[in-house]
Amino acid sequence: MALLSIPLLLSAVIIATLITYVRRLVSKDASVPGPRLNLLTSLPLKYHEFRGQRTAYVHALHQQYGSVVRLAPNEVAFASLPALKEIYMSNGSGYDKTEFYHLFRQYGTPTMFSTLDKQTHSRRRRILADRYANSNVVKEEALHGIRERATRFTQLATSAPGQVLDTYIALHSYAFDGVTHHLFHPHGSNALRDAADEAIMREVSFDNSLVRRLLEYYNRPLEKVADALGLLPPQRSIPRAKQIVLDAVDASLAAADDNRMGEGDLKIESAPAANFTLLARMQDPALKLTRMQMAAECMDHMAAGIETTGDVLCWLMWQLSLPECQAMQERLYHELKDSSPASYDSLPYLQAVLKEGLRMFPSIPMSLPRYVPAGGREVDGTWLPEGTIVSCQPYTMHRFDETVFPQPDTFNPDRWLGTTAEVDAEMNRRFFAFSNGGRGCLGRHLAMAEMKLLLRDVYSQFQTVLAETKDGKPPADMSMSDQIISSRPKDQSCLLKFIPREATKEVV
Ligand code: HEM
Repeated sequence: MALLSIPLLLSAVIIATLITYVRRLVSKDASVPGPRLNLLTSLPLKYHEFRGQRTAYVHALHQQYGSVVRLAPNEVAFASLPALKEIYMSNGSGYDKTEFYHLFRQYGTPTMFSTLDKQTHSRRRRILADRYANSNVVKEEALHGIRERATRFTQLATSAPGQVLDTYIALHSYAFDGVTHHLFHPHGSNALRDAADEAIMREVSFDNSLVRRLLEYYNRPLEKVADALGLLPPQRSIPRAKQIVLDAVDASLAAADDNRMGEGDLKIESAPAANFTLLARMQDPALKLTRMQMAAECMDHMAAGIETTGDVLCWLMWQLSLPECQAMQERLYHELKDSSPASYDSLPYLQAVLKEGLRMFPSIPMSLPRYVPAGGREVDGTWLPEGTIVSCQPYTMHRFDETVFPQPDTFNPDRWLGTTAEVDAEMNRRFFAFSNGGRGCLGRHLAMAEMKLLLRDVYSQFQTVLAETKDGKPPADMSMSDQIISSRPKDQSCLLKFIPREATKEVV
């Protein structure tokens, strides 16, 4: 009986699979361009994701098939302006996020970033947005902390042996210190000077859980089996990072209670978070946020602020350090050397260099997945049923239309200068490094301020070049290694030599 039922079962599975395939082949959206196999299975996409090469795979498909391409039976990618507007900006914040974002819950608690539906998300965003408005970011107390950290970075470069600095590490420490300053000063980190705080940054940045987390998303039971068989790298474990956030929240909550009872003292460890910080905003009793909600939100923004800012700066400084970009450094130096720290936001060449860095090396280069809403939608002329996962990826948006971005793989800050207003507008509309619409990057003003202040301090005082290695090999592999949503330089190391400007005449 049992033997009879096995062939029966197998036949039933085969027939059901065939029916599914035939349905897909005759479905209304079957004509979306792309490899035929992708209409039947998501395996090719997953293969590239698990190897950390999703961005490059999707980009290659766009180059082969055009601005709309089938990634999987239920997933389609776009590389056009009308699609970007529809998916991310229609009705303010575009289509809803997919369950992929549940991977970003912190302490098991949902955050603004990991919230899927628009209503819940926009309530939280309305509360937090003013802390990231440019008017708050440029407040003296807020900016002072960032400037101080930029100075620490250049001091580190000056004191490094042979003035060769692992810029990847130092920039991630800078980003960590900068973002925690904005989240909960005076309880922010000091990773540029303190090895214990640097270890926290390393815990977050050297995470190696891509495969495990992808399995968790796609197939929880399989993850459990693979785990039991010892086939997976260790769980993502960031205990010290979690602790620094909880400590800050607890210290600030306790200080607020003491103040209410008239028992406040002036010690830093028991001071409330400064007014300009995110934590101070969340502590408003009217908002009724719990301790864990505050911690989860801070943890999320901390993670968002370390990798992104650190990686963009690292790629950009690497690029500028190449021999062919030395003339750009020279131009930057001449713009910066006589500028005041206050003018960091109004320097045209600095702006162009940074924008070009973000165009070529967006630290979140890959698809930002969203669901087609109920009833289905036509996206840039392609009709898709509800529940289809759609996306654009910054890496491709910044390269695909070569009439707007000629020679897209060439680093050329000048493309942002001296063009016509029309070309400028076309480039800006496609600029997607911070995403767009109501779910776009909340921290972009903070990130821009951090990056400009750092670049200003470095390139007004130093020339940077690639550090020489003993065997004459390139000092680091800077190719993209995709993680869950961000990408990082493969080697997670970037050795640059910092030559003080007064010494450059002898060295160059
Ligand atoms: C170069 C630096 C940065 C880049 C390229 C960047 C990029 C992005 C992108 C592309 C998104 C949208 C992601 C998606 O929809 O899946 C995003 C969202 C977000 N970013 Fe950034 N980011 C940067 C720095 C920061 C910093 C410094 C912070 C804050 C401390 C921050 C906080 C956030 C938050 C809270 C969201 C979620 C917004 C929401 O869901 O409404 N980011 N960022």
